[in-house]
Amino acid sequence: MPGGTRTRVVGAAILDSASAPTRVLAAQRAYPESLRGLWEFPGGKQEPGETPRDALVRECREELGVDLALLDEVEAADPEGWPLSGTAVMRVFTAVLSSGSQGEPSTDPGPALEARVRAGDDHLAARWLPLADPGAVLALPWIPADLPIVAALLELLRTE
Ligand SMILES: Nc1nc2c([nH]c(=O)n2[C@H]2C[C@H](O)[C@@H](COP(=O)(O)OP(=O)(O)OP(=O)(O)O)O2)c(=O)[nH]1
Repeated sequence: MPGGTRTRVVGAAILDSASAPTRVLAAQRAYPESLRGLWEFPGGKQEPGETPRDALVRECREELGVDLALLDEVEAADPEGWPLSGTAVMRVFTAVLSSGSQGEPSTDPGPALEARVRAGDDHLAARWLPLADPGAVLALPWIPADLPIVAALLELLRTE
Protein backbone atom coordinates (compact mmCIF):
# COMPACT_ATOMS: atom_id res chain seq x y z
CA MET A 1 0.00 0.00 0.00
CA PRO A 2 1.50 3.38 -0.96
CA GLY A 3 1.93 6.29 1.44
CA GLY A 4 2.95 4.33 4.53
CA THR A 5 -0.60 4.09 5.83
CA ARG A 6 -0.28 0.53 7.02
CA THR A 7 -0.37 -0.13 10.74
CA ARG A 8 3.07 -1.42 11.70
CA VAL A 9 3.19 -4.10 14.36
CA VAL A 10 6.24 -5.83 15.83
CA GLY A 11 6.33 -9.22 17.54
CA ALA A 12 8.97 -11.13 19.52
CA ALA A 13 9.66 -14.84 19.28
CA ILE A 14 11.35 -15.06 22.69
CA LEU A 15 13.62 -18.11 22.94
CA ASP A 16 15.10 -19.76 26.01
CA SER A 17 18.57 -19.69 24.47
CA ALA A 18 20.25 -17.97 21.52
CA SER A 19 22.72 -20.75 20.80
CA ALA A 20 20.56 -23.85 21.39
CA PRO A 21 16.92 -22.85 21.70
CA THR A 22 14.46 -25.46 22.98
CA ARG A 23 11.43 -23.32 23.79
CA VAL A 24 9.59 -20.26 22.51
CA LEU A 25 7.26 -18.00 24.46
CA ALA A 26 3.67 -17.51 23.35
CA ALA A 27 1.23 -15.09 24.96
CA GLN A 28 -2.56 -15.37 25.16
CA ARG A 29 -4.39 -12.14 24.35
CA ALA A 30 -6.87 -10.72 26.83
CA TYR A 31 -8.44 -8.15 24.47
CA PRO A 32 -10.16 -7.13 22.23
CA GLU A 33 -13.01 -9.60 22.61
CA SER A 34 -12.51 -10.85 19.02
CA LEU A 35 -8.93 -11.92 19.83
CA ARG A 36 -9.42 -12.90 23.49
CA GLY A 37 -7.98 -16.35 24.19
CA LEU A 38 -5.91 -16.48 20.99
CA TRP A 39 -2.13 -16.81 21.16
CA GLU A 40 0.40 -14.39 19.70
CA PHE A 41 3.95 -13.13 19.76
CA PRO A 42 4.28 -10.47 22.46
CA GLY A 43 4.67 -7.01 20.94
CA GLY A 44 2.48 -4.23 19.65
CA LYS A 45 2.25 -1.22 17.42
CA GLN A 46 5.28 0.74 16.36
CA GLU A 47 5.05 4.43 17.25
CA PRO A 48 5.99 7.23 14.83
CA GLY A 49 9.75 7.80 14.81
CA GLU A 50 10.50 4.47 16.46
CA THR A 51 12.51 1.71 14.81
CA PRO A 52 10.90 -1.76 14.81
CA ARG A 53 13.55 -3.04 17.21
CA ASP A 54 13.11 -0.13 19.64
CA ALA A 55 9.33 -0.59 19.54
CA LEU A 56 9.66 -4.29 20.33
CA VAL A 57 11.96 -3.77 23.30
CA ARG A 58 9.58 -1.09 24.65
CA GLU A 59 6.45 -3.19 24.17
CA CYS A 60 7.92 -6.25 25.89
CA ARG A 61 9.14 -4.15 28.79
CA GLU A 62 5.64 -2.66 29.15
CA GLU A 63 3.66 -5.87 28.63
CA LEU A 64 5.82 -8.58 30.19
CA GLY A 65 8.16 -6.58 32.40
CA VAL A 66 11.27 -8.03 30.76
CA ASP A 67 14.23 -6.69 28.80
CA LEU A 68 15.01 -8.35 25.48
CA ALA A 69 18.18 -8.87 23.51
CA LEU A 70 16.94 -9.08 19.92
CA LEU A 71 18.52 -11.59 17.56
CA ASP A 72 17.36 -12.27 13.96
CA GLU A 73 14.38 -11.28 11.90
CA VAL A 74 11.89 -13.97 10.87
CA GLU A 75 11.76 -12.59 7.36
CA ALA A 76 8.55 -12.24 5.42
CA ALA A 77 8.28 -12.20 1.62
CA ASP A 78 7.39 -8.50 1.94
CA PRO A 79 10.20 -6.50 3.60
CA GLU A 80 7.50 -4.46 5.36
CA GLY A 81 6.46 -7.58 7.23
CA TRP A 82 3.93 -10.36 7.49
CA PRO A 83 0.37 -9.48 6.49
CA LEU A 84 -2.11 -9.29 9.37
CA SER A 85 -5.82 -8.69 9.07
CA GLY A 86 -6.80 -5.43 7.39
CA THR A 87 -3.82 -3.39 6.23
CA ALA A 88 -1.55 -4.14 9.18
CA VAL A 89 1.87 -5.73 8.75
CA MET A 90 4.07 -7.29 11.42
CA ARG A 91 7.83 -7.72 11.61
CA VAL A 92 8.95 -10.52 13.91
CA PHE A 93 12.34 -10.93 15.58
CA THR A 94 13.78 -13.75 17.62
CA ALA A 95 15.03 -12.67 21.03
CA VAL A 96 16.26 -13.85 24.39
CA LEU A 97 15.61 -12.37 27.78
CA SER A 98 18.33 -10.06 28.94
CA SER A 99 19.24 -9.62 32.56
CA GLY A 100 19.37 -5.90 31.86
CA SER A 101 21.64 -5.38 34.85
CA GLN A 102 24.92 -4.93 32.96
CA GLY A 103 23.31 -4.08 29.65
CA GLU A 104 24.90 -7.27 28.33
CA PRO A 105 22.74 -9.61 26.28
CA SER A 106 22.60 -13.05 27.79
CA THR A 107 22.94 -15.93 25.33
CA ASP A 108 21.34 -18.38 27.74
CA PRO A 109 18.89 -16.72 30.11
CA GLY A 110 18.30 -19.86 32.16
CA PRO A 111 15.36 -20.82 34.38
CA ALA A 112 15.53 -17.79 36.68
CA LEU A 113 14.99 -15.35 33.82
CA GLU A 114 12.37 -17.56 32.18
CA ALA A 115 10.37 -17.56 35.39
CA ARG A 116 10.48 -13.78 35.39
CA VAL A 117 8.04 -13.54 32.46
CA ARG A 118 4.60 -12.61 33.72
CA ALA A 119 1.41 -12.14 31.76
CA GLY A 120 0.46 -8.55 32.55
CA ASP A 121 -2.90 -6.87 31.91
CA ASP A 122 -2.68 -7.46 28.15
CA HIS A 123 -2.39 -11.24 28.39
CA LEU A 124 -4.30 -14.04 30.09
CA ALA A 125 -1.27 -16.32 30.12
CA ALA A 126 2.28 -16.74 28.86
CA ARG A 127 3.54 -20.19 27.99
CA TRP A 128 6.91 -21.66 26.95
CA LEU A 129 6.28 -24.05 24.03
CA PRO A 130 8.66 -26.93 23.17
CA LEU A 131 10.33 -26.45 19.78
CA ALA A 132 10.97 -30.19 19.58
CA ASP A 133 7.23 -30.70 19.15
CA PRO A 134 6.22 -28.49 16.18
CA GLY A 135 2.80 -30.14 16.04
CA ALA A 136 2.05 -29.00 19.58
CA VAL A 137 3.27 -25.48 18.82
CA LEU A 138 1.11 -25.21 15.69
CA ALA A 139 -1.91 -26.78 17.42
CA LEU A 140 -2.28 -23.83 19.79
CA PRO A 141 -5.11 -21.45 18.79
CA TRP A 142 -2.87 -18.71 17.38
CA ILE A 143 -4.26 -15.55 15.82
CA PRO A 144 -4.84 -17.01 12.32
CA ALA A 145 -2.48 -14.52 10.63
CA ASP A 146 0.33 -15.79 12.89
CA LEU A 147 0.26 -19.39 11.66
CA PRO A 148 2.55 -18.87 8.62
CA ILE A 149 4.92 -16.91 10.87
CA VAL A 150 5.03 -19.71 13.43
CA ALA A 151 5.74 -22.19 10.63
CA ALA A 152 8.55 -19.97 9.28
CA LEU A 153 10.01 -19.61 12.77
CA LEU A 154 10.06 -23.37 13.30
CA GLU A 155 11.75 -23.79 9.91
CA LEU A 156 14.29 -21.07 10.67
CA LEU A 157 15.24 -22.66 13.99
CA ARG A 158 15.36 -26.16 12.46
CA THR A 159 17.86 -25.07 9.81
CA GLU A 160 20.01 -22.79 11.95
N1 LIG B 1 1.34 -8.13 19.36
C1 LIG B 1 0.85 -8.86 18.37
N2 LIG B 1 -0.19 -8.41 17.64
C2 LIG B 1 -0.64 -9.21 16.65
C3 LIG B 1 -0.09 -10.49 16.38
N3 LIG B 1 -0.76 -11.05 15.34
C4 LIG B 1 -1.72 -10.16 14.96
O1 LIG B 1 -2.54 -10.31 14.07
N4 LIG B 1 -1.64 -9.05 15.77
C5 LIG B 1 -2.54 -7.88 15.66
C6 LIG B 1 -3.44 -7.75 16.85
C7 LIG B 1 -3.66 -6.25 16.93
O2 LIG B 1 -4.72 -5.91 16.03
C8 LIG B 1 -2.36 -5.67 16.39
C9 LIG B 1 -1.39 -5.32 17.49
O3 LIG B 1 -1.98 -4.48 18.37
P1 LIG B 1 -1.70 -4.47 19.94
O4 LIG B 1 -3.00 -4.27 20.62
O5 LIG B 1 -0.89 -5.67 20.35
O6 LIG B 1 -0.79 -3.19 20.01
P2 LIG B 1 -0.46 -2.23 21.23
O7 LIG B 1 0.08 -3.06 22.37
O8 LIG B 1 0.41 -1.17 20.67
O9 LIG B 1 -1.88 -1.78 21.67
P3 LIG B 1 -2.74 -0.48 21.71
O10 LIG B 1 -1.92 0.50 22.45
O11 LIG B 1 -3.03 -0.10 20.31
O12 LIG B 1 -3.94 -0.97 22.45
O13 LIG B 1 -1.78 -6.68 15.58
C10 LIG B 1 0.99 -10.95 17.17
O14 LIG B 1 1.54 -12.05 17.01
N5 LIG B 1 1.43 -10.11 18.15
